[in-house]
Amino acid sequence: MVDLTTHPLTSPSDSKPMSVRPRRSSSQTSPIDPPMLVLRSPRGSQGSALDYASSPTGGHRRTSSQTSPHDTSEPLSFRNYRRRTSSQSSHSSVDGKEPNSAQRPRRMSSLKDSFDPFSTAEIYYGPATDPRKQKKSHKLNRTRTMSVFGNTSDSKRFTQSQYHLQRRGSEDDSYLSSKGNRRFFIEDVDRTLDELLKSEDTDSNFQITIEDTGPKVIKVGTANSNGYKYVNVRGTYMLSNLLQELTIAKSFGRHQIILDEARINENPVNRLARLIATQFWNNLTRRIDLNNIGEIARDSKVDTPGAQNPRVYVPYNCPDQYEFYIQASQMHPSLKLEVEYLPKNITPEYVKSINETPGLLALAMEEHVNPSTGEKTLIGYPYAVPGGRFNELYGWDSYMMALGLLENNKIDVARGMVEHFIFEIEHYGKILNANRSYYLCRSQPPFLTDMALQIYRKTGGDSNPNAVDLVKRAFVAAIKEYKTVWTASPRLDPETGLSCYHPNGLGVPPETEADHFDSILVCFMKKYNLSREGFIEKYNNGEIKEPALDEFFLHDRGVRESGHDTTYRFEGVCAYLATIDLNSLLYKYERDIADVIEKFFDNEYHDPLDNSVTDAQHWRDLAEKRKNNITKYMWDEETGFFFDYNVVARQRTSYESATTFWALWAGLATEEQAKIMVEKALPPLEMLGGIVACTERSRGPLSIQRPSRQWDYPYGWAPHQILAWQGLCEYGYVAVATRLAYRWLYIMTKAFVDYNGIVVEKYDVTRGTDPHRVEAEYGNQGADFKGVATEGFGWVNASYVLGLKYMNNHARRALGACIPPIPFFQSLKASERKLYSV
Ligand SMILES: OC[C@H]1O[C@H](O[C@H]2O[C@H](CO)[C@@H](O)[C@H](O)[C@H]2O)[C@H](O)[C@@H](O)[C@@H]1O
Ligand SMILES: [Ca+2]
Repeated sequence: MVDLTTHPLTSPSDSKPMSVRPRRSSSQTSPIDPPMLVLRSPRGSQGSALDYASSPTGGHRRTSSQTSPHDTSEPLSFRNYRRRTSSQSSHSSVDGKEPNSAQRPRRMSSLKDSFDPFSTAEIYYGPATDPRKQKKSHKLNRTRTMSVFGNTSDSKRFTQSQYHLQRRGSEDDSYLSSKGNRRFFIEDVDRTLDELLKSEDTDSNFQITIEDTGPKVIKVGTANSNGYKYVNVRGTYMLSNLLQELTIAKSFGRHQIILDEARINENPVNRLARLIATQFWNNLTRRIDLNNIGEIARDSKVDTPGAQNPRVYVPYNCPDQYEFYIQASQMHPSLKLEVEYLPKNITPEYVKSINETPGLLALAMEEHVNPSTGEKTLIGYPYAVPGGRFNELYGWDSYMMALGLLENNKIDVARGMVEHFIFEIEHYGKILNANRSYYLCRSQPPFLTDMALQIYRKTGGDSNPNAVDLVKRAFVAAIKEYKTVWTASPRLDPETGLSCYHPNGLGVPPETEADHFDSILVCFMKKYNLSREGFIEKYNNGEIKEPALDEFFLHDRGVRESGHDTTYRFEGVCAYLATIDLNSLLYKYERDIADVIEKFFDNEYHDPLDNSVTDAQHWRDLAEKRKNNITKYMWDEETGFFFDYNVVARQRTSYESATTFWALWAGLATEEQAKIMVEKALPPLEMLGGIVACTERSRGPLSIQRPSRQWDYPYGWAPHQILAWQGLCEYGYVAVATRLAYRWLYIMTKAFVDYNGIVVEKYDVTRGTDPHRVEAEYGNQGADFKGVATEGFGWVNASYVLGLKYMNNHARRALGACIPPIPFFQSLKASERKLYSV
């Protein structure tokens, strides 16, 4: 039967972890808890503005040099005095009753209390909150012009005091004493942005990070005083949030804003989770229509002259889609959209022949009737792209994103991606690496069965006929994919019954960065006395024949199909490896197909493809056989790893990869194997920031000839974390999963706080500072933004949402305060340590 239970920690509708008691220790607070907050020294320090000093016993002390983000640089006693007197004189009456309106300072009443400080940017910066659009009677009556001034530290300000005094009133005491309703008035968004960057973005990258050496403080007018009085905004985190909010406000065309302080000193965990749920997914979502195809077809990866115009390739038997794209190109001639049919038989030769003229591949569309005109048109199902340079629908990224999307109730997008996969299997013969022409020959790690089941569960299961319909159609497609892609030649190894990543294809992959293959090609370039481009051209068109290179690129295509592009685990050998990754996923397919045939096909599946009739037992037998072969060929009890098996050399390999945990995710390991894995395989893979892609000893030494590869040590990837957490939970190791999740969320949060809200494709999980800095291959994706990160990175967004499900309130607060894993674990009471298995 289909297992309708979900994650052992939570039910689908319950986002709170079970069996973890929320608790707030006296030593841990959120970053918005002033007593525990410290201001980092601008440079040279290892962390963020929100940092703790750890006592040897793991407790956290505030040092004398540490201040709160609202610190006004006044002696504490003076500040307390002013707070006391100001609250007595203005904000509340002595007996605690609200003052009458005549006692209150003048306020912008129309904007006063109506907006949630954490509402979406569309609302927060929409017309309703625009001071310029308020009724005349509510318009501000201001006398000064600067919303920010004094771009210097307090230590320097007296040299400019004359200038400041002409332009701004005194520090706003009433602001400091008011609670819960603190707002800034930014009179000139553009100018404030300029001044903020000029003062604080000292390395001129349009981000405010711990590497900038500015004064780390600016003055901002308060809304209470209509901007006349000011307060200081301090520290990297708040200043960078100010930069982000101003950038967003500007993008909404706003010239003036009222900004809640709560929005820029929001607990980072809440802020990141909120941004993912309300902004990042939306910005990563695509839905093809007649007007946006130019933007959606855009591709920054290939730069040939033939790639200058956007282009769409349509399957030979989709005339409606062909018409649709022709209509789009005629409606927008300036786009120069080119539309081409694909041939019925898509061969490697054909795919190579269009490498210079790449294009987007058509995806599934539905009919849409305009309610007012009755006119019919097509519209694409929505899908999410990974982000950065990856502006198309990917295979396994989509599965990982779907998990996060479902958690954030973006069900249509997850469902749309299943529709696209069904379409891809039907029209392209496989779930593609991604929907670009140069990916036509290869697939990616298969997750369709689980993806469809997750959506089925989330959308009401049996009680929803559409959910049942989708799951049935998805499984028909998955069975075809299983038979024709994964267990057919050349991917199937008949001897072991196991499968390899072994796509066909020809030539050098055009989507990689220009110098990616230099370490391999340089000797051939010398041999033929050709430039890189010259050699690649002649090699690709067959004028130069180099069997050794053919062999290299056969494996390179396998590497890219594996999703692990690239790693020394696979280089020069991938197509011959029955990997633990792929065979775990196929075991899961077999189990899922058995369950679905039993439940939805009356235990009798008639396959039009080969006229076979199979029942659940048939698929369970296949799964059992695969499990036995995996154990026989891959399991190494001594090290606790499932290793890949080289089907040509007939040898088990010894490369220690994080994908060993996929055996747990798929449920194929025994309890005993799981125990050994946790004891032996996990320790060498567990780093500061979670699970690393492979061990350092397996990766081996690096050099100029042997550069760093992004799927190797010291990098950690979201899909590895997600599958390891889930796999460990399957076997009852919830506490170990929770510990690993804390680590991963810690580095994500730390980078987010220290580096202007950054969320990247992968992290260096060995680094406490700048873990987002990855120099391997095409570098990191998600880091290249000005002012504000708007999309994060797909599967990393998902990992944050999913990882938070393991965190109780105590852990969330610790994460919000960027408490590193070891001090956090050490600070736990003995009774709580078991929640993390420490
Ligand atoms: O362009 C170089 C390679 O980029 C892709 O691989 C990486 O990004 C993908 C999207 O996030 C991800 O699925 C993959 O695991 C990453 O290594 C692409 O998939 C490769 O085929 C491509 O050559
Ligand atoms: Ca900067």
